[in-house]
Amino acid sequence: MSEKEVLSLARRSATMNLRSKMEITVILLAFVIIPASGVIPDMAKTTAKLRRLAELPFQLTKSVTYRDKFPKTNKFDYIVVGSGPSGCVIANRLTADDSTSVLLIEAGKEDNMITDIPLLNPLISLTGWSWNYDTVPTNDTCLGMTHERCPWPSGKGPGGGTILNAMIWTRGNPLDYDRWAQMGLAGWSYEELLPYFKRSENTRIAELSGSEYHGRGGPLSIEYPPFRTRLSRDYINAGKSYGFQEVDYNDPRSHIGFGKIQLSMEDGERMTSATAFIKPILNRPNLSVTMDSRVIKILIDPKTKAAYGVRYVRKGKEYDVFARKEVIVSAGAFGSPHLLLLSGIGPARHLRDVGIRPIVDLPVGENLMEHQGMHGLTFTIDTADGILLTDLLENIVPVSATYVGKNRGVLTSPGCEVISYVRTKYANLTMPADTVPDVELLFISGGMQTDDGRLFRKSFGISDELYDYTYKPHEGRFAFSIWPMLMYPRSRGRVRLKDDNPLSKPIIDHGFFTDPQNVDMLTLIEGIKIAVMLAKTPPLRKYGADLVKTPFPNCRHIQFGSDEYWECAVRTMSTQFHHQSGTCAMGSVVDSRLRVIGVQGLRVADASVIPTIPGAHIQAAAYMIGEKAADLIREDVFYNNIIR
Ligand SMILES: Cc1cc2nc3c(=O)[nH]c(=O)nc-3n(C[C@H](O)[C@H](O)[C@H](O)COP(=O)(O)OP(=O)(O)OC[C@H]3O[C@@H](n4cnc5c(N)ncnc54)[C@H](O)[C@@H]3O)c2cc1C
Repeated sequence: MSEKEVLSLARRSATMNLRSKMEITVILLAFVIIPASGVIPDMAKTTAKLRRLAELPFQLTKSVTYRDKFPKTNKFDYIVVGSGPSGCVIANRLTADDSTSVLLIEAGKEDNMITDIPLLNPLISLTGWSWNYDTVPTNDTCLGMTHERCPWPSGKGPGGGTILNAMIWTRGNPLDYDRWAQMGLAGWSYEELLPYFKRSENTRIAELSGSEYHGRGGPLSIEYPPFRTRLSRDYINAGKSYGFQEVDYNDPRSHIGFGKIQLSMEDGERMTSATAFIKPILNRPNLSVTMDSRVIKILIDPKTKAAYGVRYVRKGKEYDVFARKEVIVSAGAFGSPHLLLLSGIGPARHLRDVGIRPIVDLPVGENLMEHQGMHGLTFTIDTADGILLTDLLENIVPVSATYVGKNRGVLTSPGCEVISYVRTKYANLTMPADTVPDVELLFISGGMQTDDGRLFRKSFGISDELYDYTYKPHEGRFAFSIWPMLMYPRSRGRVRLKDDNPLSKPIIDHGFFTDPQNVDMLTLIEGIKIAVMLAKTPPLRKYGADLVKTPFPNCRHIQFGSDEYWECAVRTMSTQFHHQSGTCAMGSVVDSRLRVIGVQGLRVADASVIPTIPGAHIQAAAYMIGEKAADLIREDVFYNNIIR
């Protein structure tokens, strides 16, 4: 961006209010200075100093502050740990009764207007708003990642994962939840859960206004993004040329097909669970909130096995706070098992191994589930379509002005524009009903190299060797990507403690492609082949769509495009969709009312309680779990009062 353009923007901003001017300043910093200087942290090398520098622009503006909500007492009816979708919903619903007091504790720091810009989602996941986990090396997966470790971002701050996620709003198939009910989990069938899904939603999509499958009037806005490339329309047309319909994939009658992306956003800006559920109720005197506060232990009486509070650390100081009724752990599928294990709830042998006295022996941390995928399918095109970083930077002034002034334009895009659901030849092995897809294909209006290797590659942890060999030669070209996602993985991983230090990161063993029948790998390869076929249809061929055929360096000895090559590609660029779930599963760690088995006064409510992963991006389920948990808690209070 030239000096002249910066001055022109500054002149124009003189007529705007202070908030808008600050936004523009920060956008310039975020888009021009940080990317141009290459300061964005590299997962492996970044020092704390560099990370602080990269986050500096983000500190400049604050849209909400929770400072005034800091607890003035140390006793509450309920303590909720974690402000992800589930935790925020619970805190909101419980404090609707003004006689009920709740303390919401969150380890991350406050968000701001920059975290709300949809297109910046890969950047946010490289900052301190993510826990920045990674996986243990396995020798046969994540081979193209730095140190053969797949990065695993996880949200940290008001909104949890919704502070940095791609906002994709999908629910999955009714059978996903009916399976839960068939496992004996009373109250968890699709029919029983649909009202909870709808309760959170305020669907603002005109063409869905008549649908009984979408909620209206809830706190969370669901929209189509205002910006879409013409490529996305032709991707839907590519699907049609194979006989797929354009569908509303959240309508269970039309799950298979191609649909425009539905997002948790309001008027082109990210809407986090905290924006939707906590910000509007900050004036409730019965709600206390503490940010930047990390819970390190659940306080449990070892004799009665009753939870009575938690210990948290804030700015180096420890605080004990007490729950008159319950502690509710909503710290996410990594945070919740981590905290339970630290508190003596988990596999007894593992706890003893790390020096923790077991209180209850439960399979906490087992059953880690994730939708595996492969993000390497980049298709270059001959036309100026899609999102190219250099193009964006050249137009930063109008782009920023359109976002700031009108909430429109490319910054309102999360990058993903269409979701498509297909059924491979292996689907019968997993989901016999022919109405259920087994692979999701995400259409992305950019390629691995369209940001010149500045963001995507870093957020996916791709090694310099792989990027430089395969993608760098294609820099400067417009492109799109299709990302296949395995919807019903059979493989399972686990989360364990590294040691008894509550501040150590947990050990994450992803377990990808460990299912003995190899169905996960076979299915994903079929998904890749379908994606490649779609790009050859006339609607996409007219852009000159051409799959990047430079092989991954470690796969170059294999014939490109063969099944063997795709297996090598999957093992090299083993990517996931950050849908970690199942680590405190219903039926084994918690009961169907989300109470931790064998402990009184303690529930877990978040994505960790999911027993089998739905064929959906997980946030909608996490909101639903929050809604359901709030009802279960209130019902149990009511019931206990009656029998007393
Ligand atoms: C990069 C990324 C992209 C994603 N994209 C999508 C998408 O497009 N669509 C979709 O549906 N899903 C997406 N997801 C997943 C989705 O955001 C999560 O499934 C969802 O947020 C899970 O909600 P949760 O309530 O279980 O927990 P989380 O959202 O993980 O929230 C847990 C909260 O607890 C806090 N916490 C943890 N430990 C402690 C502790 N000891 N003390 C205090 N606080 C603690 C964390 O900081 C966090 O704020 C994405 C996730 C990521 C990371």
